[in-house]
Amino acid sequence: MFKIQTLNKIDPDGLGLFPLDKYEIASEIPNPDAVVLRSFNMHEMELPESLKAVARAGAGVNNIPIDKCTEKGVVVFNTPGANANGVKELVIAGLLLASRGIAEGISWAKTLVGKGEEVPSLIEQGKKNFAGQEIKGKTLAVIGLGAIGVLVANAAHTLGMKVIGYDPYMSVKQALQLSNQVKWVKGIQSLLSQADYVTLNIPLTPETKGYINKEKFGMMKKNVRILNFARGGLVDINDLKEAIASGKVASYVTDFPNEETLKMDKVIAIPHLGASTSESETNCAIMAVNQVKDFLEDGNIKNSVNFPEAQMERNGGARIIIANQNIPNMVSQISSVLASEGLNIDNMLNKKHENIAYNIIDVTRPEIDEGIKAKLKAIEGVFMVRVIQN
Ligand SMILES: NC(=O)C1=CN([C@@H]2O[C@H](COP(=O)(O)OP(=O)(O)OC[C@H]3O[C@@H](n4cnc5c(N)ncnc54)[C@H](O)[C@@H]3O)[C@@H](O)[C@H]2O)C=CC1
Ligand SMILES: O=C(O)C(=O)COP(=O)(O)O
Repeated sequence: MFKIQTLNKIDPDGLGLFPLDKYEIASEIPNPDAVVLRSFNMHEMELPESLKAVARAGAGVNNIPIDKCTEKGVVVFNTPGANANGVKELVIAGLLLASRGIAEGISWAKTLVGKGEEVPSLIEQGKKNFAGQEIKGKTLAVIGLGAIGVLVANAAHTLGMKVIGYDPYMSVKQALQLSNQVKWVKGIQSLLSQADYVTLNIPLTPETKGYINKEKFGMMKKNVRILNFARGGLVDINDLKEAIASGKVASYVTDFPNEETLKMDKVIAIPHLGASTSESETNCAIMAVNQVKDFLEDGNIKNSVNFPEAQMERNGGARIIIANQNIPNMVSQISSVLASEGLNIDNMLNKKHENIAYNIIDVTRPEIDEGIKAKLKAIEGVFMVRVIQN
């Protein structure tokens, strides 16, 4: 039996893919083989020795201690693109919320409860306080042309906006999906200086923490409107406060409010709803569960953020999974151990990601004893060995 610990509520269409004759699933379970989660913060959590995989049903992995997982040979997965449409749709709503007095107007309209027949005329008198501008013809700067950024850029273009994008690391796949009407800008200064609206669609990492700060506000036009549906930590809140006070920023729409931003004028706070649609939740859960199953049952890796992609058809015999440091002479030491035990390699895959090498080795023997596993583990540089019997 594999044990799966869920740290958030995971969509049942996904969890239901774990067959109950092979998997036990619970929010509290001793010695889990894998953890499936959404935004739960794992940084303070002790990683159990039994843990082999962590699957983030979603995109952002800043809530997971990736380096600690890598050191322990724990494979971390996410579900690229699975919630991108859900976020794109909310970013488009964010563009409109930043442009018109919708949020403020709705709150004000509710205050008229009890005014009886006067309500319609009070509405007509009060609406002048909530007038706004249209997005058509305005310039939107998209920072991060990944799964979400590309969808936002293309959609904003069809709504009549001029769209410019910035992403020094854009993949070929994303580039092919980007409308040729979106202008790709090479420098951040040039991008920000043209923008009426800026949308952040990049991950939060140590490098991007406080990415939008005093210096970047200095590059922007007066009355810029900023959309942050990526992570709160990307914006320096003290610098934002100043930029709002000085009139530089006309509106800040965020899916990640905190105590400070909730108190600030011109801030529209949304309670992290970007991926909270039934479609996104289902897509993410299905993808996460399939990836975990494929890894636990066959050692295959797809969409890991710390291990290489590695997929190989089973041959019917036992499978040995080995993760080691990406240094010379590892494969020959591994094959020497197997040869010394009379094991013939039937098929083998060796893939690399940064300083990690990951091997899938199929042998013809259906079972492998613990002694061989121990010998493989004893090779210097090997940090994870698993044997998958039939
Ligand atoms: N509000 C919500 O519910 C959700 C928020 N997110 C957030 O949005 C982020 C992006 O999600 P996806 O588009 O799915 O991820 P993605 O990985 O497909 O795209 C991220 C893009 O950012 C680019 N990038 C990284 N650093 C950059 C930098 N310094 N400057 C410019 N570009 C940079 C990458 O090259 C990549 O193309 C996630 O990391 C997560 O934090 C994601 C899903 C839901
Ligand atoms: O996928 C992401 O990065 C998200 O922010 C979505 O988070 P959630 O799964 O809605 O808690």
